[in-house]
Amino acid sequence: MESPYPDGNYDPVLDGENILETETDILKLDDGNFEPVDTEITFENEKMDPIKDENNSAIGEEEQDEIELSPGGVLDEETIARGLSNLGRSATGDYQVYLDVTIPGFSLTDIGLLVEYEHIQKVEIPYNDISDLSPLGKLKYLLILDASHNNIETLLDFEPPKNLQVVNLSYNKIKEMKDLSAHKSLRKLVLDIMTIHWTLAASDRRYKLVHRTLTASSLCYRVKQKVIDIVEINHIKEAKHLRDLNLLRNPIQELPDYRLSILFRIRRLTSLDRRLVKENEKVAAVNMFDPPMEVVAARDHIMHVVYSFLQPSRVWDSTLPNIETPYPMLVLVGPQGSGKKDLAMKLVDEFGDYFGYGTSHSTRRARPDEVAGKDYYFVSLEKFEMDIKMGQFIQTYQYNENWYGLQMESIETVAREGLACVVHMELEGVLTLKNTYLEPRYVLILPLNSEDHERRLRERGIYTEEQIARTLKRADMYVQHNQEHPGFFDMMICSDDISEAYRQMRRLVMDYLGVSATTPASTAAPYTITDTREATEAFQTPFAAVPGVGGVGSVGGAGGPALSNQMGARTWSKPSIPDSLSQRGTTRVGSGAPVSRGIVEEESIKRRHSAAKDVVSGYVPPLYEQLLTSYPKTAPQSVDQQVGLGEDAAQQGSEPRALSAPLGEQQQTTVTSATATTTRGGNQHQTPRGGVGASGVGVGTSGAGGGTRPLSADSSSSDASSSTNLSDLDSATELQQGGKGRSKGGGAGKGGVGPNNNSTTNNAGAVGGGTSRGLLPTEKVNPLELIDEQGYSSANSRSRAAADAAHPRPISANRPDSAARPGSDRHAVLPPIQNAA
Ligand SMILES: Nc1ncnc2c1ncn2[C@@H]1O[C@H](COP(=O)(O)OP(=O)(O)OP(=O)(O)O)[C@@H](O)[C@H]1O
Repeated sequence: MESPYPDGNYDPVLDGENILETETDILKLDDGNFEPVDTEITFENEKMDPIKDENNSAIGEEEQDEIELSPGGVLDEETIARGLSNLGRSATGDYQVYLDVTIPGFSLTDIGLLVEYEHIQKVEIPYNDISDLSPLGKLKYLLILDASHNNIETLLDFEPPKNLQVVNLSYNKIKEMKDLSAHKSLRKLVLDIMTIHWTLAASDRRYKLVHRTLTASSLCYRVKQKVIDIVEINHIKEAKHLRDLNLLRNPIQELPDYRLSILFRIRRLTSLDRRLVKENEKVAAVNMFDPPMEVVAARDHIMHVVYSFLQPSRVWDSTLPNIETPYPMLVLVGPQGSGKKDLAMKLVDEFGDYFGYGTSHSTRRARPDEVAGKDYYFVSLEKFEMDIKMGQFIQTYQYNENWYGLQMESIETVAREGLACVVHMELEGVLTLKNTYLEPRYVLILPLNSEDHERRLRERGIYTEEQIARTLKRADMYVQHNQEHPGFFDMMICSDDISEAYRQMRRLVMDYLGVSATTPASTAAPYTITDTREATEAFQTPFAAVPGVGGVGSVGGAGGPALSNQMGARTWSKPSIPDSLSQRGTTRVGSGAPVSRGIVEEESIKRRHSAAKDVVSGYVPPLYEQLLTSYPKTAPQSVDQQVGLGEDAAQQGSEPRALSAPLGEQQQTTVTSATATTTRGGNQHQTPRGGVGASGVGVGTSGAGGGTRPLSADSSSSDASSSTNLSDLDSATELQQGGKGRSKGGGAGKGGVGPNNNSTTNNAGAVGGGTSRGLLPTEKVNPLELIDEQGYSSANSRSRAAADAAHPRPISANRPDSAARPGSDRHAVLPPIQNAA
């Protein structure tokens, strides 16, 4: 290569673009403000002293010109001596040394001698024939290197000097990019090609890197050449100071989610493809490729809400919460093998009059000892997916390759019996559940000792090593989550002994129910249960002959202090039940002591009587009634409010709280135009169609109505009933396939009367707009589609539907009591069921 500086007088100014800037603090001596020190200058190496160097002083200028410098391309001392400049202190501060060396255009091939000048901080050796830079690895104080216009084939192929910050390797023969992570201080790498004569075949030229510095602290690349695969980005992602990356006109741009992929891999970028990187893009990138649990749960929730919108009207009235009392539900949370399932089963066995087991669905195979329909509803993946699309689930979660999910129907089945529901699940399931209107109590069940936990898992003999390791890791995750989210769980039971764990939970539940073996009104201890037998006896019921109707052993210990949970966030306090109510369900245990029945039991008894009468009279409910199950509005009070007829409650003397009733006046007004009324056995059943503003359920149902077909206000009950699952599935499918539903069904639908009309319209419209492709959990949702108002493309309205679902408007904006109970400020809270009386 012909050097423009044949005489060796390298002039960086002439070198235009290749000027290396010295904008580092470390190079302050270079800034012209250097003041000579008034001390004797000592040179570490005499050769470095141009005055004492006899060779130098002895040789006159003419003579010097005659000397052949660096013969054969091997760098010699004379050449180095001529190239030294910038007198300063060594990095250690001990010596005065020359800090820079500039040796351009000497056809150098061997720069080995440089190792002897270890204090050099800046090396400029452009326009030579150097292919080996390894000696530079010995220059531990090297800050700046210009080795442009040489024969270097491998990028930075030398031991990384710790502080090397700026490198110019333009006009070399570098073929490949490589991992630069070892060069930790590198902040500027110049790899200009410009008019360089690339001798490589085009196919070999995977990278031609051109550099333009945008900011002093950035290392940036402009890649001109073909970068096809995202993995190639891994080569550059380790560059610590990389801030600006330009991959414009690369085929990689065609990859799906290209921009987010890059931003996820190189999170330090401030600019990509000449566009500044925004914060929300970074968040979206993480949410797409490594979403936090909360995001996964939110998506899960969105999906189920959207699919439930597409289904015909269905009022889950047994689980509708009262204003102050959500449907009572207990969720046992914990890692696999913590015993939560056994605890749930045991609880249901013992307190069958209070609790029913909410059976989840699972795609895993049933084990020999498991009963289908009891342990799980074991279903195929196809069925599971179909149920998702039918809007049946309220949450789903994939664990160890299998899918698990809780259907609303499972909870409702228990609720219809007048029972509180017990379920167990992993943490992720809880995160989804927390997005719903249900407000269960969450009990964390944790193994105390990880060795015992591991042993238990192994003893089961059904888990692989990998699964065991994962479960143990997740146990730690539970601990961490508990620590980082105080109040997330209502209670924690930590034990390796299942009997002990059950004992603890039993005590907790008894308090929850307001029932105890004795009623220590004045004692400080919350319970006097000493052994389980004692408590069990207390629960024996005189109504054992009445199927499913349990008696309550003794009066709730209202005088005893409630058992506060370990997190201190909520208490399992006993309720105050009005006096009149307390009288209503009072009965007697064998001993003759007055006891009471809970409201839940009362309702359960009523329903059973009614059902029994129906059976006896041969009454078979019509199809629509089965579909639109609308039982008397029981909405059982939280169990912590149903019993506990202690002194406190008696003293209240207030009216019974609204329990179960047909819709009250206010609600009737709001649902009039969208309500089909059927009568059965003297009970008036309100079967709201197309959206019930008052109940809030209509938000979902009206979405379905709007999207699938118009349900006129005066739809007869039979008309409403003919809206079978299948026909609606067809409609829903249409919607999913292209949003025909909007025109067919009239967009916003007919429902949504009442205060939530707007939200109904929005939701319906969004859903009607079409979920252009399925929203199954296996699919990834690009979160950016959800924020189209931020200026990102949002081609399909699925995102809008999802966004609407993600941020549901309050069901009743004008409800004055929207913050009446915990959680109501976070979730849309359903209005109360009015008292029948
Ligand atoms: N609907 C659900 N959502 C989320 N997780 C669930 C759900 N149903 C069950 N799980 C949890 O999934 C995990 C795997 O369930 P599986 O029944 O296979 O567990 P297991 O091996 O029997 O262990 P365990 O005794 O802890 O239940 C369990 O921790 C279980 O609690």
